[in-house]
Amino acid sequence: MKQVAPAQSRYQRFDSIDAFHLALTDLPGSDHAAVDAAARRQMQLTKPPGSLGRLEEIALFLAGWQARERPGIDGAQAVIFAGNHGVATQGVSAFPPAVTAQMVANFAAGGAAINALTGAIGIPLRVVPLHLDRPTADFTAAPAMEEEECLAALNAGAAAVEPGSDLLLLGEMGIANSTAAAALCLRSFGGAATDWVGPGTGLSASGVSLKGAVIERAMARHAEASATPFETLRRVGGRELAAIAGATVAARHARVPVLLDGYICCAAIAPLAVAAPAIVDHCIAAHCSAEPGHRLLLDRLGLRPLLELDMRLGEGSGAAVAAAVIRSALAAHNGMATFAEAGVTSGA
Ligand SMILES: Cc1cc2ncn([C@H]3O[C@H](COP(=O)(O)O)[C@@H](O)[C@H]3O)c2cc1C
Ligand SMILES: O=C(O)c1cccnc1
Repeated sequence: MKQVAPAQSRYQRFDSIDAFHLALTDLPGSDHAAVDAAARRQMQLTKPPGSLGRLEEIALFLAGWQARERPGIDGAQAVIFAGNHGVATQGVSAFPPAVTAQMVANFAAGGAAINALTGAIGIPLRVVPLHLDRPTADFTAAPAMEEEECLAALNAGAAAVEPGSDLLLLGEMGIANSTAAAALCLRSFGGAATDWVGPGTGLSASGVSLKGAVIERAMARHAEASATPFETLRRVGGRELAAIAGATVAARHARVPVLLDGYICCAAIAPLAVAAPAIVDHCIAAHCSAEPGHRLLLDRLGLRPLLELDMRLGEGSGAAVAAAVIRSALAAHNGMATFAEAGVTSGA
């Protein structure tokens, strides 16, 4: 078996906006030899070929990104980025912005869903709060972030990627960020505001209509601006969303596979995917959330979700549940006997 040293990435930090965009034009691929070796192994395991369905695909996917025939997730990491949003003042969330910091305290105390779910599968959790005392600007009136702030958020994401990690679970916390997510999707993929807005933490139907009007105003405010990935994240995103984007790009260059959580997490990479559709190649969509725009977003990203459990929480919760499925996929791939080992007759 090939031993891989942790891949040090020259994109562990983006020195400039141009460096970030350059990183998107220069995306490495996975290791085909390792995928082929894993595929040959799958064919020899004591089961009809293909009978473990997507579990087999997962094993091959991880073999490619980890560059080894028998991949593992004993070195997985989960990271939640947290940020606050000026657009919350528009009344677009069922909860007040103070909840973001309160939940960060809850993560630290071990009391949130993500603590229970990562605890259940033994994946360490790190929480990265990004200036919670300084919400972004209300993007219906101004860009959410200054250029330096957005670059710093991208870099906070990139810095959280441990190069030796064998799977990165991404999650977010930020009251009103389902509005920023919808704005990112609308600006990235177009369509109608109503395609992308939903209840988030539990808005009523009239609250969802208001949210749609808010993101339409944001589109009008930023209509003349350039539509690069950086500008979209800066204008209608938020710090935790830019951090997820930065982490996803840095992970790619370190060849760390990424497990994306729900609608909000996936929306953070929408602006990247418009410029560089191959950005999703090292990503698995953990689940399809109940937030209505998620199915359309996954379709636009070209990702097929692993699970569909009507979850609509965020925090990386869907990623943590999906990691348990990935663990099962690898248990079968690495632990089963071959036909020769077990003395079982293989098929024609
Ligand atoms: C107690 C609580 C825990 C959460 N954990 C994640 N979210 C989720 O809800 C927020 C997005 O929804 P909206 O845009 O409607 O504010 C994000 O913080 C997301 O992670 C939570 C929300 C609440 C209230
Ligand atoms: O799917 C998500 O990411 C989501 C949905 C609702 C609220 N928070 C997160």
